[in-house]
Amino acid sequence: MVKIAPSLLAANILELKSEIQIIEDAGAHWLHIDVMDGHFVPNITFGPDYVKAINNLSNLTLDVHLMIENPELYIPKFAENGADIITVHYESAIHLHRVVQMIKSYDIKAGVAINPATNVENLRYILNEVDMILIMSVNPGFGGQKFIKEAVEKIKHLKSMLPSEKDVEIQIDGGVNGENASELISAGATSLVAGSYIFKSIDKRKAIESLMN
Ligand SMILES: O=C(CO)[C@H](O)[C@H](O)COP(=O)(O)O
Ligand SMILES: [Co+2]
Repeated sequence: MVKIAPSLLAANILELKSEIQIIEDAGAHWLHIDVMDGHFVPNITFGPDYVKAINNLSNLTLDVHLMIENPELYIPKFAENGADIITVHYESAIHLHRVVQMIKSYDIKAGVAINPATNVENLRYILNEVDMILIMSVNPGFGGQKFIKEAVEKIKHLKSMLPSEKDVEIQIDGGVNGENASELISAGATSLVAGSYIFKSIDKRKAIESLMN
């Protein structure tokens, strides 16, 4: 079953509690939290305290997408504050293997994300260690951007590389909507992140359902 992960980046920050309640009632599986530091990406968003507050509010899986430099400095705090999955960028972790081991040492799931121009082949020697690969289908930093269609080929390529004996989630993030969801799932995506498509919809429940179907 595909996991729908609404990105809180697009939620109304002043109505966060009711926004989360609505998507939880609508059957969303994970909450995607985009952490940006103003260095790795040209935007600044949430920190560990935000994750702690959301953790007190919801029982959904907290899927934390770190778009930050030196992720090893902040992983402990995000893990202690309730992250269930921490994803770091291939492009920001110099010692990626060590960083993945660090995430797993907190007994939570570890993901690795790649930017649109990064080749999935670069992930070959980390696949045995990770629980999830996140394929970015926009340049990281902002919600509401247009889907980059080459991501579909990248999902297929990644799927062909996955070890058969290990379950690795393939997550797609950026510009996901009711029109491209089925193609993404057919290609092999097992988790869809969607921000604007869900939170800017008049009927958020319907938007979530259209992603699942
Ligand atoms: O990681 C992200 C941006 O860097 C967001 O998760 C992503 O952009 C989701 O927003 P939208 O669905 O509006 O594209
Ligand atoms: Co994201």
